[in-house]
Amino acid sequence: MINVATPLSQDTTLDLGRLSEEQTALEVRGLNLYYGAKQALFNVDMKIAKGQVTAFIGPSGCGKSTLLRCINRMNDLVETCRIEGEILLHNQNIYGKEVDVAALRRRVGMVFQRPNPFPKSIYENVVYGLRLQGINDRRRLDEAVERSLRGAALWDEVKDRLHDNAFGLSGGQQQRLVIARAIAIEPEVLLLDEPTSALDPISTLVIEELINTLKEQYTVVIVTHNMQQAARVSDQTAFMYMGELIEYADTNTLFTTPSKKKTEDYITGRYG
Ligand SMILES: Nc1ncnc2c1ncn2[C@@H]1O[C@H](COP(=O)(O)OP(=O)(O)OP(=O)(O)O)[C@@H](O)[C@H]1O
Repeated sequence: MINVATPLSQDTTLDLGRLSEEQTALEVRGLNLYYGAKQALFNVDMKIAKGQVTAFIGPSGCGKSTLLRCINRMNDLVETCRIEGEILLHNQNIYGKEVDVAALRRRVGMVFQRPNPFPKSIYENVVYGLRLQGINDRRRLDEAVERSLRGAALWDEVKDRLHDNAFGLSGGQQQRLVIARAIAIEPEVLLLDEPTSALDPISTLVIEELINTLKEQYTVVIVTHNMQQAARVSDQTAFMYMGELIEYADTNTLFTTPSKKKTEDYITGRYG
C-alpha cells in the first residue's frame, strides 16, 4: 500500500459527487475519444475541483495523457483524433463552436515531461506569452517576471542572471522556468504531464513542494506514473484503466480503502 501518512496537501475532503458550481473548475461529461478507429477514452465523467490538485494515475497506455490533453484541446493537433462529449471550464464547453482555442490555452496552461524552455534568456522565456499578447511595457514585464519566478520557486536562484540563456539552467530549474512561463499569463488551470519524470530526486521534491503552493492560485491537474508522487501531491486521484475512469476519490481514500478491485490491484502493484 502507498504511504499517505504525510501528504504535502492538508485539505479537508470534498464530496466529488456533489461539488457545487462554485467548487468546480472543470467538468468532463460523457467523453469518448478515438484515434482513428481505436477508442482511447470511454465515457469519462468527472468533476475537477477548483483550487485543488487532481492526479491521473494508471498503467501505461490507459489514457491519462490523452484525457489531460483534452483539457486544453491539445488533441486538436492530432489529425486522426475525434472527440464526443463535453468538457466544461467554469461551466463553458471548451469544445463549443464559438471557442477560441488560443484563448482557451491562455486559461489552461500546460507543462510537459521534458523541460522545454525556448532558446532565449530567462527573462524572455517568462514574458513570452505576455509579449504574444502585445504587452511590452517594461515595468509590467519586470513585475510579471518577478511574480512568476517567485511563484515557481525560482526567483532567488536566478534573480541576478535574468538575461542569461535559459539553457544554462539545470533540468529542474528549467522545469520551474517553464512553470513560471505558464503562470506568467495567469491561467486558471495548470496541466502537468509527468512534470518530474526527467528530473533527479531533489529537483522532483522541489517541484512537488511547488505544486502544493500552486494550488493556492490555480487548479492543478497532474499525470504521473509515480503513485507515491500522486499520494504526496494530490488532493484527489483518478485511476484509469484501458481508457476508462475506474475510480475517482480523494487521494487518501483511493490509496487506503479503494472501492474497486482493479484500483486495489494497481496500487498494490499487481500490475503496472
Ligand atoms: N497521437 C496518437 N495517435 C494514435 N494513438 C495514440 C496517440 N496518442 C496516444 N495514443 C494511444 O492512446 C492510448 C492512450 O495513450 P496515452 O498516451 O493517453 O496513455 P497514458 O496513460 O498517458 O500512457 P503513458 O503513461 O505510457 O504515457 C494508447 O493506446 C496510445 O497508444
